[in-house]
Amino acid sequence: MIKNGAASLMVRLLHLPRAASAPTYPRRRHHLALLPSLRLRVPAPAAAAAMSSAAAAQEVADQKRALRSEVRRALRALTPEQRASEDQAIQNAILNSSWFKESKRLCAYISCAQLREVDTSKVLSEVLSPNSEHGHAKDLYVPRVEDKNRNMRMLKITTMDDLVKNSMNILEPSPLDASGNAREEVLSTSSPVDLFLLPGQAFDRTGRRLGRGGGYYDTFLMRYQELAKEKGWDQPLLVALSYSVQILEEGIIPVNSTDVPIDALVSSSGIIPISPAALARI
Ligand SMILES: Nc1nc2c(c(=O)[nH]1)N(C=O)[C@@H](CNc1ccc(C(=O)N[C@@H](CCC(=O)O)C(=O)O)cc1)CN2
Ligand SMILES: Nc1ncnc2c1ncn2[C@@H]1O[C@H](COP(=O)(O)OP(=O)(O)OP(=O)(O)O)[C@@H](O)[C@H]1O
Repeated sequence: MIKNGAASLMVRLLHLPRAASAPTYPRRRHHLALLPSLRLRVPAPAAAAAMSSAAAAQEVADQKRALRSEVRRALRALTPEQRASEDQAIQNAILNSSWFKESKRLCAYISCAQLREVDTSKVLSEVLSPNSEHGHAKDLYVPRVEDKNRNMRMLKITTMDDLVKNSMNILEPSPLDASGNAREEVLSTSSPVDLFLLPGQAFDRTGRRLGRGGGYYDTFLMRYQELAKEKGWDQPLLVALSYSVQILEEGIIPVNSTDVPIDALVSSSGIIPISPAALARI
């Protein structure tokens, strides 16, 4: 449990696993009225209505920032052993799942231990290993930040040697491959992606995801979802990887209209399907 001072956010964690409960996956985009009004100092509906939309957006941004610091503290308190044990359980759950085994094209993040992200190295080395059960049967695309205006591309890599450290100390693909050719970009290819493995700072069982505050993933996912709709492709499964301390009670995570909900969560206690699409595939 995250311990709070009297003035800090009351974040209580869920105890996992829970019996399969009816999903409350939002069919429409989240909006401010869904926010809890007490714990997070969110204005009551009447006050919210009186607020300018800019002030309301600022309120949500401030709450998100406070929640990120809270979760960052909880993650820093985990011992290396606790993290290693959860990393292993999470990656094994993914590697053993039918939705992962069946996936042909996926976008995944390159985990950064310094940022206390759930490790993806085992899953990715399986995807990239030519001798493995999954090897090269899948195309892998990973993020590259292009600027500070929420522009991120997902570029194809075939080996971990395709990656270089960026200014934020995160590994990302160089724009050109070893032969000097531009890497394939997932939004420009002619086939759909079936799976996203997503990072994040906090999650809940209704599909809310709090990122690092750059808006890179929400923007990318919105663009990808629009492309898939235009092309008539099935939407990809959006699966987030989470340490137990990152799974928060419903209603704690503030959301706005640009937050893209996830379909499922993988924690050390197993896979939590959330959306109807996830319930059908998981
Ligand atoms: N592994 C990984 N790759 C990713 C992301 C990610 O979250 N994880 N991104 C997802 O967007 C993009 C990069 N965005 C990032 C945004 C912030 C920070 C970062 O270091 N944030 C610090 C706080 C910085 C501050 O507040 O001044 C932190 O979270 O501790 C890193 C990457 C693309 N690649
Ligand atoms: N699709 C979008 N279009 C316009 N603005 C967006 C979009 N997605 C996010 N933003 C803006 O980006 C900023 C950061 O958003 P937010 O705090 O939700 O990011 P996050 O979910 O923490 O990060 P990420 O999505 O990269 O994981 C906010 O000002 C938000 O309004």
